[in-house]
Amino acid sequence: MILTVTLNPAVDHTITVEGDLDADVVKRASMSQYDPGGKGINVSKYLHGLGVETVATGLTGGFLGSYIEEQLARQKIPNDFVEMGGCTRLNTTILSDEEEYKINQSGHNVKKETIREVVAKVSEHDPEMVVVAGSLPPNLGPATIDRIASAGSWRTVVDVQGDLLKGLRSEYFACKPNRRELGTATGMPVHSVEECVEAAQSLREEGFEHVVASLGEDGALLASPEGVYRADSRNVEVVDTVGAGDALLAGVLSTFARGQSGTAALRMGVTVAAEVVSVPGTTVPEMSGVRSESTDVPLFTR
Ligand SMILES: Nc1ncnc2c1ncn2[C@@H]1O[C@H](COP(=O)(O)OP(=O)(O)O)[C@@H](O)[C@H]1O
Ligand SMILES: O=P(O)(O)OC[C@H]1O[C@](O)(COP(=O)(O)O)[C@@H](O)[C@@H]1O
Repeated sequence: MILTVTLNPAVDHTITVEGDLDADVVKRASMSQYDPGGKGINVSKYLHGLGVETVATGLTGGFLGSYIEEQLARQKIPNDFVEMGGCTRLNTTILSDEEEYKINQSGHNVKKETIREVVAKVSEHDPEMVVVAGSLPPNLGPATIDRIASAGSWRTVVDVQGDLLKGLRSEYFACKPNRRELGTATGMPVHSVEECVEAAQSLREEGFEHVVASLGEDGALLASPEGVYRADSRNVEVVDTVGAGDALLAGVLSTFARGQSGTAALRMGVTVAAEVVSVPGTTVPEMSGVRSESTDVPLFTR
């Protein structure tokens, strides 16, 4: 079972407006949607959609925390959160004709005992793999993630901001930086795909067995013990890119969980990500065709 840990979840509010935003002009939304979100929660949503056993844990609180739990229960996604003692965040994405604006709230400080409860909760579920994903509450740092990673015999995967990635000291099965995070974590240039390959290789030397680097429209690459592979992104009509990285990671991990190769995992990752960028917000798209579609994705060996 893959357990996801979201220490700073969010309700994602996605708003669509006609035309572009102007200061001092009231815009009427043509679409508005609320999704339970935060990176680990999204990974659980997509894993569930792919038929992989998962449980979502982490911290929730207040009316937005209750909304997340209710929605996950409605979608039959197993979840078991710890009360955080504050209110869960609201993150807003505004889609205008030309632009995508994102405002993420920072979240609230949490107490030390609360983190102890999270570590105990992770152990209780006895997962094979733990995914720690998303930003942290403001008073927490990389040591909290190392603590979760080293509290049991599970393989740990991280999808966290570049500065946090740089501060991790434990051993990790995988990390999923996007291009900016790859640059921040390594201090290396990441303008060209070749530079991203170099940076991903250097992260492997820092204790990440697999580095899945997502490069937005340029697709993704996997640096692994077997080699380095790259896949282009799929050519689809993009509605918005909220949840794209989480979808890529879920696709990759669902394939590893089935004991398949890194190359199959990368192909599946870009296929699931393409489905998710084609629907608004972090809605879980219909995924029955993704396994067969993914076999067509061309791979480049670096
Ligand atoms: N414009 C796009 N068209 C098709 N696929 C995309 C597009 N943008 C992102 N993706 C897919 O989503 C994945 C994750 O996107 P990225 O923006 O790198 O992640 P994050 O959301 O973590 O910043 C990419 O590796 C790619 O497969
Ligand atoms: O914890 P952070 O870094 O603020 O990110 C949280 C946001 O990221 C998301 O998980 C989307 O992530 P990606 O677009 O990177 O896949 C949203 O659901 C959520 O609002």
